[in-house]
Amino acid sequence: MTETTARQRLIVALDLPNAASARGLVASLDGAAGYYKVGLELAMDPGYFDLVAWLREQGHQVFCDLKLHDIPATVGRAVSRLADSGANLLTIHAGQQAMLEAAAEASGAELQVVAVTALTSLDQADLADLGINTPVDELVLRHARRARDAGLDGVVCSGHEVRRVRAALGPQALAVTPGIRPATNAVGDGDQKRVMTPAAAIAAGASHIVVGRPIRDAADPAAAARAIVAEIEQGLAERAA
Ligand SMILES: O=c1ccn([C@@H]2O[C@H](COP(=O)(O)O)[C@@H](O)[C@H]2O)c(=O)[nH]1
Repeated sequence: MTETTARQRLIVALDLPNAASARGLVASLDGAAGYYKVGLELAMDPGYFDLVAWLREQGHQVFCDLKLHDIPATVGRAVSRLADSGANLLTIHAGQQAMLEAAAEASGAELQVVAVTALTSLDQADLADLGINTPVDELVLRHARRARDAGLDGVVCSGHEVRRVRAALGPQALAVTPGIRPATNAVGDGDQKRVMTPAAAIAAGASHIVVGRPIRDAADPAAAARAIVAEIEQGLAERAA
């Protein structure tokens, strides 16, 4: 099996208003990253699927963070269409089991699908507000097991739950971890509640980390991305020790 490098474990969130600015950020990163997330904001641009194709042509991997959530038949059909786009990874919400199974069945051989367990913008008080009184780490673990049982490729969770998720799902599962703040900027940006540094999340077992604003808003995005890759290397070394 080929080893996933530190650079391949960094997914840069292209949270920008249109495909043209997304291409600009990719160019400014100058090869410092090779895996890009195109999410809901970019999906409002008519050039979304051209952007996915362009990123693939450039040799990058593409994560369509569309967080699908609907009845099983609708999600299954949407996943099937998305699988034709060339994207590597897609999110769905950890909705009903039949929906997770429909997504797994429709994904085909190339597209991997992961379930969002509990958004990293939620803390226990937010969950209580939604009528959910299960401790957040137990909720995440429950959804991780449901995703595994449905045949999905893994989950999205925060760094705080990733060790337990990894233990439950085994070494091959994807554990994609947003809410990442570099060691020099480890506080949340208001909306992120369950945050962690790149090194700590990787050491705990994240397969990939997702980083948006700390790179997008940096004075030198390429230098910020390279510093995060160095933190990932540090996390991998801690994991191996
Ligand atoms: O639980 C989740 C799921 C997805 N995201 C997405 O990740 C990035 C994080 O961006 P930052 O600027 O690094 O906070 C963003 O695109 C979210 O939509 C998440 O944060 N949490």
